Amino acid sequence: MTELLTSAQMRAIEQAVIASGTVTGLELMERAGHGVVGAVFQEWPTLAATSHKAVVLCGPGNNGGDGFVIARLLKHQGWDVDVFLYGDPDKLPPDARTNYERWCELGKVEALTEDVIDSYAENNPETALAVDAIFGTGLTRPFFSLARVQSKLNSWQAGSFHGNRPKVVSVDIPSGICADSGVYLGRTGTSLDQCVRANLTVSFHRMKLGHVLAQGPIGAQKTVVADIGLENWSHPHIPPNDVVKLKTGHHLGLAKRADSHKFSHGHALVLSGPAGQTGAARLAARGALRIGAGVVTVGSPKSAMLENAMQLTAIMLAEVDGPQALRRALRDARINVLCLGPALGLDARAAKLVEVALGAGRRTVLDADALTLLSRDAGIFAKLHANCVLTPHVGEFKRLFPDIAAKLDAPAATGPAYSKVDATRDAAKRAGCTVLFKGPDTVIASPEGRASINASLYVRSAPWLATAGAGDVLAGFITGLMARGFAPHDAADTAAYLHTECALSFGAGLIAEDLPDALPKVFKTLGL
Ligand SMILES: NC(=O)C1=CN([C@@H]2O[C@H](COP(=O)(O)OP(=O)(O)OC[C@H]3O[C@@H](n4cnc5c(N)ncnc54)[C@H](O)[C@@H]3O)[C@@H](O)[C@H]2O)[C@@H](O)CC1
Ligand SMILES: [K+]
Repeated sequence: MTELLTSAQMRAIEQAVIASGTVTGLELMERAGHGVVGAVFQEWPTLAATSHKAVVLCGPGNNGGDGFVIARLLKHQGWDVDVFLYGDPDKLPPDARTNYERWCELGKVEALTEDVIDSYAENNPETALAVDAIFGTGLTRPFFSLARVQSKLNSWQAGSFHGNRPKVVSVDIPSGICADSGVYLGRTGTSLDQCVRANLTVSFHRMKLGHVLAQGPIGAQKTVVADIGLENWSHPHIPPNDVVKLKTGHHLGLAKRADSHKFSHGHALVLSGPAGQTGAARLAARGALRIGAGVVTVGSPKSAMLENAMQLTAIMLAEVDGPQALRRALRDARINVLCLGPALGLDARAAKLVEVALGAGRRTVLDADALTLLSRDAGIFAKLHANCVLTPHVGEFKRLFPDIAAKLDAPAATGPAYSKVDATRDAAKRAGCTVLFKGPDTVIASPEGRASINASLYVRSAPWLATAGAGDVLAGFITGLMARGFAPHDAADTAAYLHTECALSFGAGLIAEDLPDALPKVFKTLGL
């Protein structure tokens, strides 16, 4: 796990450190500038080898201040550096102003206007590096007045001017992206042309939420984090649940004890749909078994018994034809987790099964059809309890929480914009259980406000996961981990992490069946 901060949390950390007297804001800015230059040279060693030409675009706040430091450092290394400022130098905050003045001893500063990049790119084809230091975590509103600057910077990076393609490095976060939500302020949809798209983004101390949510990763392309010496000051006065965690492969708690037996790892019951609709439940069941549940049973309607029996071996099969049969099956107290949804059906029988399952109060994963049934019947929705996990994709989320989804989709006029983390937290609070909101930026939230993210982004980008049945396997992974004793939130975020790892391990050509079978290799990589 690592932490993802909001702008307010980052500011609180910086202010606490500065107030402690151990470091000044100016020193932090200097470290930030060094961090960016170091990251640039590490990313592109040829830029470190000899001096080149750079253009630094500075904004009106401390992000711009970082830009002036970067300009100075490059100049000291012999680079030819041009600097532009958006805003009034007299209104720069004190540390940025100091670095502006230091730069002015070395070179000039021109005004950054709409047309600047156009003519600059035409006249300076040899520019190797463009530094985007216009806005960072302080962006609070859209800046349409710079829209052309952004789009020209992108065309230049794409080679539109004499084929020259400078590397673009964004300081902290690509200008225009809200650091708390990853949303391009003032814009909706996929109109990203007018927003800075970097080759490299260098953030400080920790990634911000905006680096992994919504359009943030598209703008950032690759995010690295520079250490600016705040390590021992993680989050003073910030309640732990307010800090969103990014799931990593550390401390997953997946090892099994040598003295355990199969029932130490729980018994999961996965309910199957009717004949002709049984594959999804079997995918979930296989996921649950592979991830380590001791026993997994598929509960099948009578009509589908033969169909299921022909395709199950290690997974057990029991006839669970309807709600009465489910009640009977649940007399077995060893069944500690239920999974309902994958191709369960949307008829009255399926609705009744969901109702009975929820009434049992056991750990329960509700996916796919079960989510649709929940969205149709407020009475069933009201039966959700703290041991449940809901796993909606965006369409299911819209059906379950239409008002929350509308708020998330609305164009953001001011920052911090309402984020997917906010939406998932609100949904979890309303449902009274853990919600896993799928996507490349999968957000997991629980009613008490705890939130984590599994990012299938950057080097963990897993486009082959968008395949039929992958969601059923994820539901099975969560089910299996809950059978093993993982609490709902831990089961959901660990399962999401492993799901991505399985896709990455298998690679191109992945289909849902491959996901559970990729687990042994992934476990081995994790040292199990
Ligand atoms: N505070 C510190 O000690 C440090 C800050 N650092 C840098 O400082 C950045 C944050 O600085 P700031 O809080 O000054 O924020 P920014 O530099 O992101 O700039 C925000 C400034 O622009 C204004 N603004 C916001 N939206 C605007 C818009 N659409 N049009 C015009 N003006 C707009 C704001 O009122 C504010 O003055 C970080 O991203 C990071 O790059 C780093 O130097 C590390 C240390
Ligand atoms: K920036």
